[in-house]
Amino acid sequence: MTTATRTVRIASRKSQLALVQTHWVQGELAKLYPEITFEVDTMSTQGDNILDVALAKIGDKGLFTKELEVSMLRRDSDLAVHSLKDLPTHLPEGLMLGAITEREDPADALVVHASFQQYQLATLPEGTIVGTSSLRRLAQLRHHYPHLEFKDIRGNLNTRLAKLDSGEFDAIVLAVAGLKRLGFGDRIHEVLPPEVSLHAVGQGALGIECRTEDPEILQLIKGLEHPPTAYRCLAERSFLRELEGGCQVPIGVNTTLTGDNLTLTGMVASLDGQRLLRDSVTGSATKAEDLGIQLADRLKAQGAGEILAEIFAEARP
Ligand SMILES: NCc1[nH]cc(CCC(=O)O)c1CC(=O)O
Repeated sequence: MTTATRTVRIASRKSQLALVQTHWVQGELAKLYPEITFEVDTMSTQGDNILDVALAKIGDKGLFTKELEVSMLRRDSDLAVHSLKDLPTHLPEGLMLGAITEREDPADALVVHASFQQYQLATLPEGTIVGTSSLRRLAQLRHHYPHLEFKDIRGNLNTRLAKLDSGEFDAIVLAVAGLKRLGFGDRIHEVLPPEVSLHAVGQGALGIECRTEDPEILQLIKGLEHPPTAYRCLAERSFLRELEGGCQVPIGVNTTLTGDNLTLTGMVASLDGQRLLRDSVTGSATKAEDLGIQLADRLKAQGAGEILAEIFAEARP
């Protein structure tokens, strides 16, 4: 008497953070569906291979997701786990965002060199060298702290922390979520409040992508969905989609959910931080995507379209 066990294959990037996240999803799925075997297939993406070019210069059209998507469309794998903020708002035909998991703290964090322990972001002296690879963080920090000096930093979390500790930077800004997931929570010197840094769309949450025509897999992964996180992230993603921005534009958000009341705050800034538009909308969580569109329309009416057009013109000569 043999029972053929069903095997479901999960596609993942190879980075340490991706593997921690994918193994968490694998473990949760295995708990929910003990009769199924969940296997992880790792692959490199374009974004993992291009390390010497500033992320902002190489665009964002699925840099960290494409290879995983091809694998699903070929049926080599059945689902893919992404940091939701790396998942474009437009997905390839035949694929969908099947589930959004419970969010870690979505805020940004300041991590400092040992010789800067006595400072907070607001007291860093003139000329302090701050590393960030994100235009969103750059524009907001320049806006609030124009006396600081900003330098691009690339590489995975370990590499970035090593560059900080070696003295190449005085401070760096990273996502709280990534630091905590990799066990570097004790390196967080200060969590940046939303007044200073609105986080990236989807930051801190995982997005699980699957084939549109695969209701069985969709139903499995829906078991990991965290509805409050999903409402918030759907509003954030709708805002970004309506602004036609990718992950490498100075667009930031914050969401709060109290009962059914969803508040979405968003901002669009110029790269020099001189112009920074910010507004909020509130409504029912069941209308999350409408809220994103409403907020995008409000910011467009204040000139967001012009700011973004300038940035795109600079990025694609
Ligand atoms: N841009 C890279 C990236 N993609 C996901 C995370 C971790 C945070 C998250 O899950 O949102 C990070 C690192 C960072 O922004 O510091």
